[in-house]
Amino acid sequence: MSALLEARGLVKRFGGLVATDDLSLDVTPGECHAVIGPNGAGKSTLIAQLAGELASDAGTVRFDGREVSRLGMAARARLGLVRSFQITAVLPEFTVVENVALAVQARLGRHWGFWRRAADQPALQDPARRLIEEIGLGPRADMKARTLAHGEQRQLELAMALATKPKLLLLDEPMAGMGPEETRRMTGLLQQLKGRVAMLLVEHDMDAVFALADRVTVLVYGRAIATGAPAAIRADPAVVEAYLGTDEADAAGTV
Ligand SMILES: Nc1ncnc2c1ncn2[C@@H]1O[C@H](COP(=O)(O)OP(=O)(O)OP(=O)(O)O)[C@@H](O)[C@H]1O
Repeated sequence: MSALLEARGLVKRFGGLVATDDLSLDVTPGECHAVIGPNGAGKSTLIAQLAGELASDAGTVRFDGREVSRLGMAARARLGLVRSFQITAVLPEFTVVENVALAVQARLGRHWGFWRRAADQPALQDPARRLIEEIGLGPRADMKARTLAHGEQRQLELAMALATKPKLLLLDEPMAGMGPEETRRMTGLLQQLKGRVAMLLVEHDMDAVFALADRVTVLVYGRAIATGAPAAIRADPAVVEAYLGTDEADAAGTV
């Protein structure tokens, strides 16, 4: 199957530090491709380069058959390459449904004056409410976003990203800061989305990664040391040495 996303030879330097180093990676349509690796391996930098948030020092990104390397974040999002999480797009004083309605509005490219009035339009509210139900926030639809628990805020961000009808969602640590129950709920939600939208998932929670990913790429010092099916990655001695085998060291705070 031809790739939806093709990153080739990506490099990002911060002064003398090479955060991503000749990094190449594909995501096929509908695939959940996880990127794992130790702290500082370059995972967030890669996401920012793919989203168009950080300009690359070298390399190209093709998305859905187009070269997008020189496009900014908004232009890539319009093509369906959308980043969720670690963004502060949620408006805390707006309700859940208003926030999602505004994301629907952004997709439709409509400008109906003030945001609040725009968010009241049925053409925006109806798809917003459907998405909120789907994402499991139905009972919270008319509550202000600031009153949501942490995990629910993350669900809202996911609903807002989905409102833009992405082809590929870039997910940077969706489970960060979540307790076990919230993590399970978010994993279940992402499982529901699998196949409908492709995902590039950066996540430290290995249970979530191995439950969700079709393929896993392992980054170490900005380089991809392995890409493969989850079972092959788990069994790869170089990966175990570089990352998966570091639980004890992690617990000791040495990584
Ligand atoms: N804006 C920046 N300026 C300077 N150095 C940066 C910047 N952003 C990232 N770095 C450095 O680049 C390297 C890669 O960082 P990055 O955040 O991409 O790693 P990561 O794999 O996402 O780590 P983590 O798992 O801890 O989130 C790190 O050494 C980091 O300190």
